[in-house]
Amino acid sequence: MPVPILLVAGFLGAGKTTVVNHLLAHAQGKRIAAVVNDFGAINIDAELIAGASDGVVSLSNGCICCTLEGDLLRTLATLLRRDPRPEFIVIETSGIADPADIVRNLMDPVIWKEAPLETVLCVVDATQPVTALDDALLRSQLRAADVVALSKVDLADAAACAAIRDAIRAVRPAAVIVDALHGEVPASLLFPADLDHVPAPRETAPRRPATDRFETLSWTSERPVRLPRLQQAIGRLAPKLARAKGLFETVEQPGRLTVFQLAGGRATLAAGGVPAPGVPRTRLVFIAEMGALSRAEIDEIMQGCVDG
Ligand SMILES: Nc1nc2c(ncn2[C@@H]2O[C@H](COP(=O)(O)OP(=O)(O)OP(=O)(O)O)[C@@H](O)[C@H]2O)c(=O)[nH]1
Repeated sequence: MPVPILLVAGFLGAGKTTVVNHLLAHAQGKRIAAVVNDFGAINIDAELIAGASDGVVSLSNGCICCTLEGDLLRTLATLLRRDPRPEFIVIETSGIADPADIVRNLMDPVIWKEAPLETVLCVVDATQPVTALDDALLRSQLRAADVVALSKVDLADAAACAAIRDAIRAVRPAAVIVDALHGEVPASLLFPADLDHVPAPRETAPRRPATDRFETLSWTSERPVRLPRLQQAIGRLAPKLARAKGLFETVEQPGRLTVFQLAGGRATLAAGGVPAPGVPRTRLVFIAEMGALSRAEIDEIMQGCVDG
């Protein structure tokens, strides 16, 4: 029985992990394996994904649309050898991935026979200005999509949501567009009802030249951070960041992790689990346009969060 693949794409911080988590939390007993790719050295997403009944495989330190494309195919082959086999595979791309390149790789005849690509879902942040869709990468992500999930509709007014829906339709008229409040996308749009159904191969566009537009800088520490200082540090770094996320322990709340997210200029903190042995207590990933931020600047600003 072929194992359908769902490919989840979307720009940095759009809400991909939130959609994947919602899907896994409502899997209704289906065996779903998740493959997640953060292009930085630390794969925070894998930790933020809960409830994958068939496990989470994390691919980090590269992008599965380019440097890690061989790793993706090998990972899929390994998943397909599992006994019992997963019933579905969800692949969450990094926010800088061009899904067209991944689609081309997934059409590898061996993988396609066993695990055909069923749906490409693109998550789009409803709070960003319509002009964000002029970006070549976002347009490429949209052009590959069968379904577009509009995230963060709770944070945007109706007129802004309508404008962004129109802009999405202009780029990708064939896609089904749905609102995805806190990641809620109907599973019926993503997975086939008939498991014998084999999707048709897709048209693939030629590979675009790779451009190193973003870089990730990680910062880890064995020591807990002081929360007010961390908030100040994030305030200093935020104007230069395209995205940041991570987990940390605070001096104020020892033994508990806090999840930090900075996406679309909004910073949030949420309760995480407990620190795992052998893993640094503070792990933060900063993503910025190339050259916008230096290692020395991060080290200097972040060190102040744990000192004295
Ligand atoms: N208010 C609100 N916040 C949301 C919604 N969807 C996602 N978020 C928040 O947006 C932030 C980024 O969401 P993620 O799901 O981590 O985004 P992502 O696309 O996986 O991010 P990267 O993998 O780093 O590119 C998190 O703080 C989420 O809680 C939503 O519908 N409403």
